[in-house]
This record gives sequence, structure tokens and C-alpha cells, in this order.
Amino acid sequence: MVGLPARGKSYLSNKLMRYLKWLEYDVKVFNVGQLRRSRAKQKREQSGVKEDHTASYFSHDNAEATRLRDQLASDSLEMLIQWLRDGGNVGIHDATNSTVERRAFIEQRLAKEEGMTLIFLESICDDPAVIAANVALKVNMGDPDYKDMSPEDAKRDFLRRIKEYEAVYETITEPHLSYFKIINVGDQVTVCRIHGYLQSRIAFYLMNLHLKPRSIFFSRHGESQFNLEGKIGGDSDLSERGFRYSRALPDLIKDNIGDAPLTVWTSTLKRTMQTAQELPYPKLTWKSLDELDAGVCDGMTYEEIERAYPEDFANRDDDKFNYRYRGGESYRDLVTRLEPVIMELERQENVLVVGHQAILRCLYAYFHNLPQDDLPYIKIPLHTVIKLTPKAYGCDEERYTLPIGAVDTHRPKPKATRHASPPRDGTGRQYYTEDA
Ligand SMILES: O=P(O)(O)OC[C@H]1O[C@@](CO)(OP(=O)(O)O)[C@@H](O)[C@@H]1O
Repeated sequence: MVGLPARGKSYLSNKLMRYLKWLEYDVKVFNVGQLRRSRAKQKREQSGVKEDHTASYFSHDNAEATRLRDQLASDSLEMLIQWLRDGGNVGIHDATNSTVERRAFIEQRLAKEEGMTLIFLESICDDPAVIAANVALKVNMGDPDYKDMSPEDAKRDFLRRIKEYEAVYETITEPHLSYFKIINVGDQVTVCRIHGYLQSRIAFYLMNLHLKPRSIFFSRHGESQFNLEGKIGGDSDLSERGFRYSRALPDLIKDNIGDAPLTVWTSTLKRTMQTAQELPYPKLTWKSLDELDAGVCDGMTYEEIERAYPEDFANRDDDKFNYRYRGGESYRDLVTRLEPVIMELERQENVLVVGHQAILRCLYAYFHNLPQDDLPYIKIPLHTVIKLTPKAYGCDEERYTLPIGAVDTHRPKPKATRHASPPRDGTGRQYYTEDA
């Protein structure tokens, strides 16, 4: 990363990490500010010495502090390189890296490693509202740098820190470097020496980002005939209760967003289109939103599948994310199929996706950064609207359940599986961090 403090570098690092992880790359952010704070904490605990990390520490006239900061950035880079050597795919060095000299140092260090590609991502931001929001986030989110200061003093100090960086900041002009430059989070993206699939995907993703406030609504279709009969897949009509849900949905949405514009997305299957039919908004039908293809099991109940294909049934319980139905799909296949949908969801403003159980689990897991093992078991009940509001880190969530009965199609995770998932923090919320 390259950029002044409060330009959303950590925001972009974490967002990019979430996207690439969802696409199954192994990604890690190495935040130099976090390293600085954890080392200072260690020192305080061991020797009682409390380091001063107020703005003067960030002054480039302060030779000793500059040496310390360069050392931290270098140590963090070494950790990143080691992590890549151990098999990681994408390491993100989240620091200011705001001078030609610092970038040259990184370049020289990486030239010694075989098979590693270096790309800079510079975040430039001259929108005062975005900068002010980032400053407020830093000051008001209990950042350890400012835990002993009043919010006013913290803000003053942080603005001084920004000034210290402005004094030496050099935007990327080195013509030989590979880089993306992103201006005001998605308004403009410049790419230089970007090649190949992964790099192009990243460029494409950055181009579609925006910070406008908006909400994303998820609803499964109303209860279907197949849901009532416990059958999976198919293309059945809604049940009588499902149609009642489709008639009640417009008021629920209207109560929520008033006259704000909204686009409704459905799959090509009858149950989602019937659910959306009363909604007075522009609609888009996506083949990519069709439910997970259950192959030879399409139209069967879980009991029938267990009887006809006992081994498959057990394998699915054993590793539901990877299990692919005979002649059909796995959840892993769905994630690949849904990538264009995610890209478009990032670009859009208010959207209501009227989808299916498996499809909505995949989309929901992206927004909440949930691990693969948990993804196929996420609860997406019928007759419930889930509202996600993207925030600086992660999403706020509200759920609205309409009082119209429906069957429960959720099968819980069996108790003992061979691939028990390690405990992970799947909230998607990250502590707000800044530069070293
Ligand atoms: O992966 P599991 O938990 O089986 O859930 C997916 C299933 O959900 C269902 C309902 O059981 O979705 P939908 O309501 O859209 O029909 C099936 O069609 C689909 O196969």
C-alpha cells in the first residue's frame, strides 16, 4: 500500500483481502501500525518504558524515530515474505510507503526472492468528507494510540501526524513500477504494468468500489411447492403462503427505504420471479443466481437421497463446501459462478436480491467474511429479509421476518465431522488500524 494516513489504505487492504479470500486465495494483511503497537506494548510490560507515539514520532526530522519506523516496516516486510515462502498467495503490506526511497527499498528486497511479484496500490484521496470520516474513525474507535487522550487532543495529534507525512509524501511516478492508483475509492483508477488474471481481477475490483451509503437486501423466494414437500432443486411454483409473502414484500421494502431507488435481482427460476412480481422496481434476471444444481438428486427429498446415494449423502455431510452433486454443483462451484454477481453488487447502490438458500449463503459469507466450513450452514430462513449496510469494516445487519408461516429448510451441521473447522473470528469486523 502507498498513501498518506487517513486515505483508506487499511480499508482497501481489508476489502481486497475479503474479496480474494472469498475467491479462495490465501491472503494476509501485514499492518505496520499494529506491529508498532504490539511491540510498544511488549516493551511497556517488560521494562515499564512507555514509547511516545504522538505526532513527533512521525516527524521525518526526528532521525531516531525515522530509523525506528523504517526498521518496523522492514520487519513487517520480512514477516510478509516469510509468510509467502510458507505458501501464502497474496501478502498486503499495509503501511504508508510514501516515499520513492521506501518503495525502492521494498523493490530491492523483493528482487532477492524468486517467484514473487510486487505491485503497489496507492490510495489518493482529496475528498474532504472521506478524509474527515477516516480521521473520525481513527479517533473514535478506541485506537490504542489515543487511548489516554481526549477525542479533541487525539484528533489534533492525528492531523499533525498527517502533516508530517504530507511534508515528505511522493506520489508514485517511478515509471518501471507495477502499480494501481485509486483516487477517492473508485472514482478513478490508473493501472500501470498490470498483467495476467489475478492482477486484472484486482484492477477490475478496485474500479467497482464506491463509498456511497447504500443497503443490500437479501430475501429467499417465498415458500415453494417443493419446499413444502421437502424436495430440493426443481422449478416449482410458490405455495399459497409463498404467494402471500410476495404480496407482503413490497410494503416491507417501501417501509425500509422509502422512495430511494432500488434494483431487484432474481434468478431465472419461477419461485424467485413470482416472489418479485409485485415489487415496483426495475428488475434484472441473472442465470448466475439460479440455485445450486443438485444434479441427479434434483427433485428428491433428503431422505430419498440418503436411501438412493448413502455414500454421497455421508460425503456431503462430511465436507459440504466441497461436495459436488453427481452431475451437479458444489458450494465451491457456486462461489466461482457468483464472482460476477459480487463485482456488480460492489458497483451498485440499493439492491434487493431475491434468491435461493445456497446462493444467498455464498453472498452473505462474502459480506461477513465467513469461513468456508461454516458457509453451507448459514441460516437464511424463508419469509425473512436480511438488510446489510456496508460500513468501514464489515457490515451492519438487520433481519425482518414477516408473520407468514413457512417450512424450515435448514439442515444443521452434523455433530462429528472429519474436517472439524478451527475456531475463527468470522465477524468480518477488524480493528481499525493505521500506519506505522
Ligand atoms: O445446501 P443445502 O443445505 O442442501 O440447501 C440448498 C437447498 O436449498 C433449497 C431448499 O431446500 O433451496 P430453495 O429453497 O431455493 O429451493 C434446495 O432447492 C437446495 O438444494
